[in-house]
Amino acid sequence: MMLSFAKMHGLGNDFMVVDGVTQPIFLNESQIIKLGDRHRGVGFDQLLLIEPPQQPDLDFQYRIFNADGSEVEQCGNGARCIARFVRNVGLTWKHKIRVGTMKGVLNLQIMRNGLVSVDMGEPRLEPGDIPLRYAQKELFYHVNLDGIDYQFGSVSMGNPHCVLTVDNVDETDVDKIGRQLTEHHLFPEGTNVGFMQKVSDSEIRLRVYERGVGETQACGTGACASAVIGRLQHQMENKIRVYLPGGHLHIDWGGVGETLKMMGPAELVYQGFIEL
Ligand SMILES: N[C@@H](CCC[C@H](N)C(=O)O)C(=O)O
Repeated sequence: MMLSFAKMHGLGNDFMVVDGVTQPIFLNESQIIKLGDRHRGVGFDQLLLIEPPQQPDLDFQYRIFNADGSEVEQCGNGARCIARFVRNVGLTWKHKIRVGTMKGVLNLQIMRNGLVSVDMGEPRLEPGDIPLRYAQKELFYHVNLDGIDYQFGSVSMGNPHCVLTVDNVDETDVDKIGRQLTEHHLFPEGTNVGFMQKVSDSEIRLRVYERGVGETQACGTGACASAVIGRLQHQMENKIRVYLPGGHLHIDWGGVGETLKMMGPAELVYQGFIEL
C-alpha cells in the first residue's frame, strides 16, 4: 500500500503527518518504528495521525505516536502542525479547529501572522493526574540519582512532565539525567524531562529530553510545563517566552484553574508517498 504523508516541523521537532480521514489506515508499532528510522525510513520525533472526529462538536481526532512506536496523549508542536496540515490538504477551510486527543480537546487557531495558537487546556498538578508516585501535591518534589539530590516540579499537560531548574542549560547533562528520570519508578507511565534556566521573569531557556524519543530540538508541551513550573516556583509572569534549541514559543497562563495558551510556528517541509 502507498501511504501519502507530509513531513512537517514545529521549531525542529519533526513529524510525519498522515491523513487517516481520506486514507483510513492502521499502523502497528513495528511499522511506526520503521517509518521513524532516520536512515531507512522517513524519520521523525512523532508520527501524527488525523482521523474522523469521535464527537459531533469536534472537527478531527488527533493521535500521536513517539518514534519508539508508543502512543501518547499530547503533543504541542504537533497540534500546531495539525492545524496547518488539515487546511493545506483541504480537509477543512476553518481557521479555528477543534480536535480530540487521548486526553481531552484542543482548540487550534491559525492566526493572521501565520503562527498557530493552541489552547492547551488546564495544566494538571495533582500527582494522580500526572501520574507521579507521590502521596500529595508539592511545589518541589525530590529524587536521588547516583547519590545526588535533585528537586523538580511536575505537571501534566495531557502528558507527563518533570521540570528541573538549572543554572545553565548548555552545561547540563540532558541525556544522562533525562534518561534516568524518564524511566524512574516515580513516573509509572514515564515522563518528559525539561531542564529550564530562568533568564528573566518572562523568559526561559529550555532543553527537553522527551519520553520515547530522547532530546528534541523543541517540545511544545515541555515549554508549557516549564512556564507553569516557572510561574509556580519562581513567581514568573503570565506571558513567558520559552527559548528552545529550535526556536521560541509564546506561553500565556493566568495561573491555577486557568487554561494555558501556546503560540508558535508550524512548517511544511515536503509531501510524499511511501510504500508500506
Ligand atoms: N514533542 C511533543 C511531545 C510529544 C510526546 C512526548 N514525547 C510524550 O511521550 O509525552 C510536544 O511538542 O509537546
